[in-house]
Amino acid sequence: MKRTPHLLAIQSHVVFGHAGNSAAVFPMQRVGVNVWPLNTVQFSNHTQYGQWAGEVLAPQQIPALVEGIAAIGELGNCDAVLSGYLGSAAQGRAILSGVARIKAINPKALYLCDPVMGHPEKGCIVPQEVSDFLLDEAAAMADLLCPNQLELDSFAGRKPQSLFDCLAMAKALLARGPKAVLVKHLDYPGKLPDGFEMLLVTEDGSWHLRRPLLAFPRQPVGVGDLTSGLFLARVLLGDSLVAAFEFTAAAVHEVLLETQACASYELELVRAQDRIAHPRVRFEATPISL
Ligand SMILES: Nc1ncnc2c1ncn2[C@@H]1O[C@H](COP(=O)(O)OP(=O)(O)O)[C@@H](O)[C@H]1O
Ligand SMILES: Cc1ncc(COP(=O)(O)O)c(C=O)c1O
Ligand SMILES: [Mg+2]
Repeated sequence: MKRTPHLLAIQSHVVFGHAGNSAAVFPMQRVGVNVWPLNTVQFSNHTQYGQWAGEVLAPQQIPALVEGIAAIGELGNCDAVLSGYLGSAAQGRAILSGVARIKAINPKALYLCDPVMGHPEKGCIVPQEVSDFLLDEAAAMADLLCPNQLELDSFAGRKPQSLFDCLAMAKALLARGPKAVLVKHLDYPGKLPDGFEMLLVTEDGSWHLRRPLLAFPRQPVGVGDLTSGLFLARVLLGDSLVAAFEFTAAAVHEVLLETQACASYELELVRAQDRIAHPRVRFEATPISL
């Protein structure tokens, strides 16, 4: 029997609604991965409500929890680490030492970094030191990096002028260390208004994918976290990077269709669960080069 992969997921938890681990853990489990959730913050709700209650986890708790897993002899079973929303830069550094600790026991373990950054255009609230940490330190250790367009712009220090420019910006990130970069959301001058586009750049080639853009009165939150989580889960289950990319686009689209049908602001993950596991739609990734 094929072994079920294990994934340590280090990101936010919200009591109400879906963002961070609260958007990603259930879908990753639903597609067949054992998830070890380690919550960087516990907030009442995501920050785009403009107000929330709750606390940031003390950074020293991260190595303590990782050592706790080592002490029961299970750390070597960790196949991947995912990091997302961080409450402080110190937490980020604690995660990187956890990644190093896990890779020392299991050199095949993967690290996926979703560089969740604050941005005035987006409304997601993240301390500035966290954005700096992601730009300067985290990307270098990541095997897989999953920025959205605003985060890609921050890495490049500029906005793109075209699709090929986005490709060049994503390819430049490979030189910092990652084996693959998934741009979860493209925005560039001349982009067709009715499409939602993504990019996958690997050492072996690059692929572009387009799916329909759905209209929402308020953009749902947690879509990026769902995207990164499902992508990593499918890679761990044995998909190629391109197959995982196509699966993720389809499964996330299914969630958005259900969310739109329910006129819900929060993602309808429970209602969409069967279609997360078995999407009915399919979007093809097409090769693209400079
Ligand atoms: N097909 C779609 N139609 C409309 N909006 C979408 C679609 N897919 C994603 N979105 C929205 O686009 C925004 C960008 O998402 P993305 O860049 O993937 O990650 P993040 O959630 O990190 O910003 C999100 O607000 C998401 O809700
Ligand atoms: C607590 C928390 N976690 C994660 C996120 C990231 O969500 P997204 O997937 O939209 O980047 C947000 C965004 O506001 C948030 O408030
Ligand atoms: Mg995000």
